Amino acid sequence: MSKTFTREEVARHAAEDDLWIIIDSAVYDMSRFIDLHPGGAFPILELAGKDATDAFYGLHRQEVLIKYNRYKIGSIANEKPQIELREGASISKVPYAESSAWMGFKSAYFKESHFKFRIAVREIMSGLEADFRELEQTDGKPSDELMQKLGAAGLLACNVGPGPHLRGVNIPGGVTADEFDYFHEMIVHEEFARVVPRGVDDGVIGGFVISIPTIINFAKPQLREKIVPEAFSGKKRICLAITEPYAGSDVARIRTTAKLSADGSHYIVNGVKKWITGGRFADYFSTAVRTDKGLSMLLIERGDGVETKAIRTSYSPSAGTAYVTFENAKVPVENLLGVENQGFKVVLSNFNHERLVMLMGASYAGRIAVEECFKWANQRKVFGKRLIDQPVIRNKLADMIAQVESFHNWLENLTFQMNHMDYKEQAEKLAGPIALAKYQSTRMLHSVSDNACQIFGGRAITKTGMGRYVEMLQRTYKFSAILGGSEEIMADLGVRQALKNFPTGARL
Ligand code: HEM
Repeated sequence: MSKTFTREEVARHAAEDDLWIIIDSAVYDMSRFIDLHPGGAFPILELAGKDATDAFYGLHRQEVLIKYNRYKIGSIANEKPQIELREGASISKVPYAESSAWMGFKSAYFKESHFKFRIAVREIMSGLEADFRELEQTDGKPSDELMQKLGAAGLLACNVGPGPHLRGVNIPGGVTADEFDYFHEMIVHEEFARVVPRGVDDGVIGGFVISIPTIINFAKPQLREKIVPEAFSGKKRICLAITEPYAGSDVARIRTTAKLSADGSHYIVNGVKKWITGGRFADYFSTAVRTDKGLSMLLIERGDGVETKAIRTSYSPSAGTAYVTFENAKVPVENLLGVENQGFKVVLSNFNHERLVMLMGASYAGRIAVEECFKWANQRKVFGKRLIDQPVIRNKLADMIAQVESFHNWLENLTFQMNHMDYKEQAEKLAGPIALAKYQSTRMLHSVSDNACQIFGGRAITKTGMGRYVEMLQRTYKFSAILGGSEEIMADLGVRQALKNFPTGARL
């Protein structure tokens, strides 16, 4: 049993070389830590022998206490902690921190298997949180070990929607391939967003999610049977190489060429690609090229004639964003994806899913900001009151909650449509609404991030400590407003799609 002390006993340890403090009824001996304390000795000296709970929580996240638990020497007799130390995998009790089905509200969409699934995924992801965070600090290449852990847990395969590709996959929570639907996939992306910094997420799964469907749906069986298991197990990495320095979102202007060799056995590829997510780490590039009569897609393996260079972005080195050059790269004709000169079909085929994935991550990114701000506003005291006691802060929080909840409810509806439409109907009916939702997702994040920054003040631009999530969000959300179709193109596409069905006779 841990030792107990009275408050009077603690008060007697108030010297620099014998310094105890109380945080939420636990007693810490700071004597050896005071010179190491990142905040300096002064703030702790002021509280020597006293209760430092409010001061501590005004400046630190609770994970600091967990990390430095070794300085805890006991607790105050007959007192119980008032602050819940949240376990990594638990469901948050903070209002709006989870989607409504997890906050005790009725749901038309989520069933038992989704609840089991979330808990299982959250447990796996929480166990890897420290690895993901470390990646953000380094040059960002996810280790083979980390990728293979995700693969073994079934989490890579679960990132690309329901379908026959899930047969034989060990899906978390005992969910079967037949049960798995787009709401399970939503949960995966939410749980990634919860613990994986945005840039790291792109380096780990971003390139994979947008490229592996081109193999699943368009590779010849022999190629598919080799590449898909390698990618699902995390042994090999794959990315999508479409954008070029001069082409941007305008896929029709791609200049990378693929010329068939005289013996017809391979293509010779020449050209450059820019902003290729995960390209720096990739073994395979699902690549858009110009063939003699149009656009084609080729799977190109890293090797002679393929070079990648890091592009320094403001949002994160760990996204593996690359400039890729192909110089007389030899690609076997068997690596053609789909039909020659009909590559547009391959490129377009995954747009709805790719954008849906971005919406799922964005929705949850906004939700985490709500949780961070709610907690911070509750524990931070300024001008003698909590931040939350200021009407202006409550107003900002209200704006954030309303934006996140309304967006998420639209997303649940779209996800439901995905579950109940075949591919053809999805393509016909959902391209417009998903494009508009993508536009809205980053407008929502723009506003949520702006409010969160104002609530967190200077901490919103500090990479460590209290505001680290809000700092990461404001540094990264803009990326989602550009990638996968810029806001402007998405908004325009949404309205043009709607116009196609505009009744000719409609008048005011
Ligand atoms: C168990 C006791 C404590 C531990 C383990 C601890 C540890 C830490 C750590 C790790 C940081 C750096 C956090 C960051 O990255 O921003 C920090 C910062 C700081 N700490 Fe502590 N601390 C403790 C108690 C206290 C107390 C009682 C005070 C008194 C007010 C205090 C005042 C500060 C200040 C002023 C900073 C700088 C915060 C900032 O830059 O915003 N600490 N502390």
